[in-house]
Amino acid sequence: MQFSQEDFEKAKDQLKLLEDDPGNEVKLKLYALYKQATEGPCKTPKPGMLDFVKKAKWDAWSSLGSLPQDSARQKYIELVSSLVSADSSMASGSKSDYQTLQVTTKDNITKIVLNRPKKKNAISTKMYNEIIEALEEAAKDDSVITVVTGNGDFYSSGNDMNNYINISPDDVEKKAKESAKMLKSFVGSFIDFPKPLIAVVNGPAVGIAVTLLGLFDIVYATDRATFHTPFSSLGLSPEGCSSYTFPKIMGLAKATEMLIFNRKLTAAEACSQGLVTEVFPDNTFQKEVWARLKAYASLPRNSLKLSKQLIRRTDKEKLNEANSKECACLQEIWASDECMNAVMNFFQKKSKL
Ligand SMILES: CCC/C=C/C(=O)SCCNC(=O)CCNC(=O)[C@H](O)C(C)(C)COP(=O)([O-])OP(=O)([O-])OC[C@H]1O[C@@H](n2cnc3c(N)ncnc32)[C@H](O)[C@@H]1OP(=O)([O-])[O-]
Repeated sequence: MQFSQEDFEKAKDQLKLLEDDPGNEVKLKLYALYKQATEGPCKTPKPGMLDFVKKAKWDAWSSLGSLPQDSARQKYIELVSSLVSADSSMASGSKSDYQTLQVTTKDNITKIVLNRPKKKNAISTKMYNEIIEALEEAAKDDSVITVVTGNGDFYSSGNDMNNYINISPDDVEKKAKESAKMLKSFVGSFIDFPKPLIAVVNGPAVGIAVTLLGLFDIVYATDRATFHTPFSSLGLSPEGCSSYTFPKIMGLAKATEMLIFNRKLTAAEACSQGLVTEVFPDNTFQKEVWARLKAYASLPRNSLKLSKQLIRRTDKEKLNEANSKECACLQEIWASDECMNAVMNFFQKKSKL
């Protein structure tokens, strides 16, 4: 069977989602096949005897000799595929009927992975609807906590800008109304989520992917993450209840600079302002965060659920009110010339890149 470059890229992405460590021997094999597939036979000088890691990698790559790049690519895909079938998270708990998400349940944790890495996990209409569905399922399943994270180098680039295009002028108002309705129910599913909800922010976050963080119970971020809400440069207004949660979390002055004037925060800044719970070095991020989450997920289910509900109880009415107001405001804005011009500007700038 012949595999395409797309299959190769997909295998690369799947590898990042494996939870079971395949061990050093397999990792070296994967490294060697990847290098051979992308660069051809090893021609770099042999590292010194005392440089153990580099030498082991060099040995693995050199051992492939003159294996053609196509064959290396094929072997890489086959090896990843066998690891995926053996990985307990993907083999047992995987719910595979999502197109834009990867949803698994393992060790009492339901993990919702935003899975459009090539588009920096931009949230398309399909993804909005799938997240609503995944949260509905997670609310009912027997997991203790639910985690949202991204596949690839971004957490999420926010609303998919293509959601705004191909709308005929006659349909603008109708589309604005439908989008506001969908957004209200999308944000509502975060407000109403009954169990502890945790964001594992694996890279930069933009727009609605940032504002929603105010509705999570814990936010862990890699030190590579940034937090940016460029609403005014797109002619938009804040959503995700951020008009209520951000001033409450970080104070009016900081929230205003971020939500109105597009100030981008580093992970350290977001943490010192209370939006992020804790920041981890990128090279140990996944390991440290998942070890901690596994321990949290072994705590008594009902106690965690009831405690979360008590903590959020007094805010619920205010959150629902903020959500309704924000969606009504966006419905008006979406149909305005100011917003359409800002979106057109965005696409014109992109086409000149
Ligand atoms: C809900 C209503 C309210 C609105 C809320 C919001 O979220 S407002 C906030 C809305 N969000 C924004 O304003 C963010 C807009 N995006 C950006 O500013 C930059 O893409 C970046 C900084 C996220 C990444 O820069 P980088 O140089 O590292 O990478 P790159 O640029 O090469 O991107 C790789 C590919 O991904 C694609 N893609 C990425 N994001 C989006 C998107 N949102 N949409 C669609 N596509 C997107 C990009 O086009 C490209 O596709 P291609 O050409 O390969 O087919």
